[in-house]
Amino acid sequence: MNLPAGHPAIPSPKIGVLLINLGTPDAADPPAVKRYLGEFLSDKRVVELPAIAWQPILRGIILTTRPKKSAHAYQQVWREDGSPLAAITRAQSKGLQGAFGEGVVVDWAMRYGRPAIGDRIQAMKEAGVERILLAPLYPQYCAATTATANDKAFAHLATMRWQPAIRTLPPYYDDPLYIDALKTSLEAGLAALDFTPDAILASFHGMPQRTLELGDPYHCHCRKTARLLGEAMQETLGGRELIVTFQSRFGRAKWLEPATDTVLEALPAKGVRKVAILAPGFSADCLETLEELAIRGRESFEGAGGTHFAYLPCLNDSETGLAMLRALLSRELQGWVP
Ligand SMILES: C=CC1=C(C)c2cc3[nH]c(cc4nc(cc5[nH]c(cc1n2)c(C)c5CCC(=O)O)C(CCC(=O)O)=C4C)c(C)c3C=C
Ligand SMILES: [Fe+2]
Ligand SMILES: [Fe+2]
Repeated sequence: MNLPAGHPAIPSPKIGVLLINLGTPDAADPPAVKRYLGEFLSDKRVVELPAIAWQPILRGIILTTRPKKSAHAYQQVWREDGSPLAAITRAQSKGLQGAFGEGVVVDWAMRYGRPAIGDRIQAMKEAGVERILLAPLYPQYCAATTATANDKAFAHLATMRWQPAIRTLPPYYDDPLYIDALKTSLEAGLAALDFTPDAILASFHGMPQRTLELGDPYHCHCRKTARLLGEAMQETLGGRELIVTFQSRFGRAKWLEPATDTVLEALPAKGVRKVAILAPGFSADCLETLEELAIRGRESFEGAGGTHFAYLPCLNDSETGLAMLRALLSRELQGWVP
């Protein structure tokens, strides 16, 4: 194309898929964790309290005490290539590169910390991307996760003169593609164990009970995922229950129950001494699964008399996980991609 002198370059139009997850510190040390928690816990979608009441508590108490404790927890799970959440999301993005045909670029971003959503949208635009599928990788919708990721993307779009067109990945908590992937992964995980669990726990990240009362569908989405997975796994379960629990309680308010740690501590007394636990609400392993479940969960269970404990990994960038993402995302790209 011949452009008049001084006209900005016009690259050939491309499509972008932006995988988004929650965010994680840049390093497993207290200053990096403090920066991350400061951004995360200042999000009004996450802590729904008036800033005038919350910010003094956050700055005066939480950010002076929690970073040291959390940094220690991050150190237990940190990998050579960084935070597990970031490393796995990066691997998912790499694993999907080229999966949707020529002209479709795949990238990843974090809601808090780096790579920032706005920066990645801007980079896509500069590379000639005119249509973006935003993919917050949360199977169950929650305003504190899905909505805030999309909000952040739209806040960046608000600064752009020439915006790309946007689609967002809907929650997929009841999608047969997701339930099948969980089933395949759970069956393989169970088959590889050297014991037969008496019970299987599905632990979802919790949220305040009040959020449910205000109309957030997250709790119902978690329950439905577990019901569908239980139905799909009927044969393997053979009468054993798939127990649903909620983890990672934060703050003093009442959170969704039953709490994962309370259940793990109570099971041995009920005759359940062998458990396997999975975290179907996390698309990538992270602090909350690798430290809270696989390390501290095991300690709680064994401390209460449990004899066998297994944590089964998330879908991550496994073949099963990537095949599911490829299928879910291809569906959302219909009409954009031939
Ligand atoms: C998967 C869904 C998630 C929901 C729902 C969720 C809600 C939620 N979380 C907090 C507070 C914290 N969460 C933290 C870590 C964390 N949370 C999720 C996912 C969900 N959170 C992930 C994937 C992670 C791991 C990040 C990582 O770096 O690996 C933390 C930070 C860690 C710590 O200091 O313990 C806090 C704090 C609230 C208040 C909330 C509900 C509204
Ligand atoms: Fe969280
Ligand atoms: Fe519900």
